[in-house]
Amino acid sequence: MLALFSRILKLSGRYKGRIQGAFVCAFLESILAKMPVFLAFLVLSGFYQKTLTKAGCLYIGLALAAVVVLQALVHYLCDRLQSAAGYMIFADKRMELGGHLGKLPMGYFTSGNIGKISSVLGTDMVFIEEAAMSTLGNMMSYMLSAFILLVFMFFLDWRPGLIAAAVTLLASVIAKGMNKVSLKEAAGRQDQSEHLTDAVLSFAEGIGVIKSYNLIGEKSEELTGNFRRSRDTSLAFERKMTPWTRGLNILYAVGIAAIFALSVQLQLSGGLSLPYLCGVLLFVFDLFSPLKALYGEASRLTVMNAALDRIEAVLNETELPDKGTAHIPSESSGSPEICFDHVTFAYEDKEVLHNISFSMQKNTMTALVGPSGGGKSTIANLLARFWDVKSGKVTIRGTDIRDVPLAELMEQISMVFQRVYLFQDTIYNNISMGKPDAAEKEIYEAAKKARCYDFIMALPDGFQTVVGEGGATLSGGEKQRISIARCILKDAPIIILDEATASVDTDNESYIQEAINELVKGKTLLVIAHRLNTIREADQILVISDGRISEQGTHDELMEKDGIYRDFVDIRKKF
Ligand SMILES: Nc1ncnc2c1ncn2[C@@H]1O[C@H](COP(=O)(O)OP(=O)(O)OP(=O)(O)O)[C@@H](O)[C@H]1O
Repeated sequence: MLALFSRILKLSGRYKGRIQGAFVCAFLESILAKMPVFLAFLVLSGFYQKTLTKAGCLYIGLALAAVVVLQALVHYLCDRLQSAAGYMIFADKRMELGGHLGKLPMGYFTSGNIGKISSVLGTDMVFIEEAAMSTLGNMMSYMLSAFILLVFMFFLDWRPGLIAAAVTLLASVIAKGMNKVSLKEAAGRQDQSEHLTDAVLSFAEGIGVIKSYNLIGEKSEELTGNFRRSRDTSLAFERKMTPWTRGLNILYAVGIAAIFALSVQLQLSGGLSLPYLCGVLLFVFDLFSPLKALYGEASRLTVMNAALDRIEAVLNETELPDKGTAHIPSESSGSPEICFDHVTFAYEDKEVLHNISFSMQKNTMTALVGPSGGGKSTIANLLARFWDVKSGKVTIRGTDIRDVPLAELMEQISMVFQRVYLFQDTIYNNISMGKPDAAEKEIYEAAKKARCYDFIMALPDGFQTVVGEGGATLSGGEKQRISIARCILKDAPIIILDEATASVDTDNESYIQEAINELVKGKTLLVIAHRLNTIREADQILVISDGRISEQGTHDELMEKDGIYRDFVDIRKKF
């Protein structure tokens, strides 16, 4: 448990002082909570020895009043310090996690970690934020109360004190065993909870496909299966814990009975005076309640430990190194605008790009074409440093992109993906993300260039229309044009474009094409190309197949060869 305290303190960062303050309050509160019984013992003892005076009674009464007031005050302070600290720590932690996620390689998000991130943000952090601080405060107070009561029992008489100590020791041994079981079970429960989150997310994300293939029944069954497994693991957890909690309760009952019997026996044989017997009886029923409460919360500790493990695991994921201090020069001074220099890349162990070398001159267009799975998207992603190359290097104007701060690299590049993502925010804010300090006029201008101004103005709230859940429903082509307006506003010198393969309606396609033409004017363009018109216009075409550049040249040059490119064009001509 002490290890958990120190983990929480480590996590609490600049709020460490608050947490320590809360623990000191918990300590004071546990002492104050026992004071009334101690004062009662003083009264009894004075009464029995006939030493109790009126003034003494008055002082004890005043002390009792002071103790009650002080206890309420300390309790209030403890609560304030704890709960506020929980919320403050996790507000910071969420921001830290957000920043951290932004620096992880894309591979982290595509390897089944979405469920983990959701459960860290939605379950673990909320649990620790809301429960951990008060639980830890309570446990601290229970621990100290147990210790104070034990010391007081020894002060009254060492023999019942010894029984109390033996019970406390035995209880801690049982609690250790209980903890082990709970830890083992907690891991299984968490795995199941991650599976459940994954299943719910994948069901919600894939609902379109599920419906269109009439898989609702089958997929709902899978989801229900996950719900059932979650219920069963929780019930199994409770079942496995019950024998341990029963064992502890029996031990406390036997301990109380033994102390009771021994003290009465001692009093009858003259070994214990009456006020001390009363003292023992006053304390004995309360003696093990802090321990009971302490170990009652033990299962929460294991959940908390497991939650902290997961939060730390996500926070400890290796970020893409971002220590570079070099700057990309605004002019190339002889180097190509972009250069892939003997680049090799592997997703984990699977090498998918082998020794790729090519360069792109400023304001030219390079088209990547080739069979599916050849490596086109991977090349585009390496330029944006979504991953780092395994060997070789990618340079922009002669500077290795790994030597440049990520934020600066991102200023150089705009990406237009097939899958558009708009934030749940106004259209205005979605566009202005491209340049947060842009004037209103610039945003309207970008929207006009991206051929979306007219349809935005036709919406009831115009640019203030909220996109997404509960907001306006836009067509795929409209969303695409808004995302292009965002890129136009950003005005980065390099554009990576993943050309749409899915057919949008002809009207939309021509608008999108016009918007793209505006976007790429005077830019260096790397395009994953599917449309013959685009490919023909390219200054150079790279045919990527099996992770290699199998052909390279202009359309006319490549058509003269009897290779993959010519087949590729012939097939497209047929459609
Ligand atoms: N995140 C990933 N993790 C592991 N392997 C991946 C990942 N993304 C792509 N791959 C693999 O890398 C290889 C190249 O894929 P890539 O997406 O770059 O090809 P592509 O030419 O863009 O294909 P397409 O035209 O179908 O989009 C493929 O074998 C693919 O299975």
